Amino acid sequence: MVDTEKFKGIMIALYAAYDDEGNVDPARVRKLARHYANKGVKGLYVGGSSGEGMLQTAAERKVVLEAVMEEVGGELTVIAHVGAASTRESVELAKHAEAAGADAISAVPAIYYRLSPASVERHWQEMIDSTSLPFIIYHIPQTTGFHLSADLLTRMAAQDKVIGVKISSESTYELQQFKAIGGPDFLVLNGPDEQYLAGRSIGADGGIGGTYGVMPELFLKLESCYREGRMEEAKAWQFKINEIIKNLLSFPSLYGACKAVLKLQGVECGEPRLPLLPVPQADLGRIALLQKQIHEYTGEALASAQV
Ligand SMILES: CC(=O)N[C@H](C=O)[C@@H](O)[C@H](O)[C@H](O)CO
Ligand SMILES: CC(=O)C(=O)O
Repeated sequence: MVDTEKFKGIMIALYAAYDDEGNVDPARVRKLARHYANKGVKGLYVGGSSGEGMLQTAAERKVVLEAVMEEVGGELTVIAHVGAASTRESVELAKHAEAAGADAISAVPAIYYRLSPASVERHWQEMIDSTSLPFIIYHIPQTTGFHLSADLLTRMAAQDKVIGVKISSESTYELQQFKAIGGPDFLVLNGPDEQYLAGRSIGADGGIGGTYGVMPELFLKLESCYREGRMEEAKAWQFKINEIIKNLLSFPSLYGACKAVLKLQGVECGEPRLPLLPVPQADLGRIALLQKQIHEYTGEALASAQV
């Protein structure tokens, strides 16, 4: 049995870090990973949507994961997203993740092709069989077009190595059903950051999110309020978080906005890779205002933690 405790809590979906020419920059990756380790988060999800894994070559993805492991391996839980268009490349990345020392692998079902459940099952199975690492399914139907059925989840969850699912669909009912299928020891990790508290309340063990990275303190605060049963306070933090998310989503790309905010927080990780758009010059004033708001809320969260 895999000990799943280390996967429960706030897991940051790590942004890609590039140099000023747009090349993967291991020094910046390490700095970003360190930034989060110092904030006390549980772990990092590397090479997923936020990590732009699908926009990078396999060689680049390996460099990123190695940099993360060198910096925070053994200190934070590291989940390597190894999903790629072909099973062959996914397996190559899975084996690399094991050699690099990652705590688990994870993969989306499909990239580009509309796949049948049998196809996806085979795809995931090849990755699972290629290493001894635990596997976390990544269910994100709005980008992959693949809807994980109760039937397929039941078969997957029956395997010891399949320890959980990250669910990014917006249905909290589906989240609860996934938990019911997997059972109490099966991890369910919340995807939509806007409803972290709802996901948590209905059965999620924690979450992996793309906006946690610009406001980790707020998610840590929300999580601790939830754990301590202070639901009204937790709700108030979720609402503050949602003001920020709504604002982040008003820019040409979420990741461009997140990286521009992070830069103002002192962590440079370049612009996202096209076709993900950077923040236009004309919008930088709005980014500064957004960072000011995050800074204020973070200050409140930290102050109340000391009481
Ligand atoms: C669809 C999508 O990318 N979902 C992400 C992870 O699951 C979330 O972290 C969102 O980025 C976030 O909730 C903002 O909408
Ligand atoms: C958002 C998320 O979890 C990801 O970057 O894959």
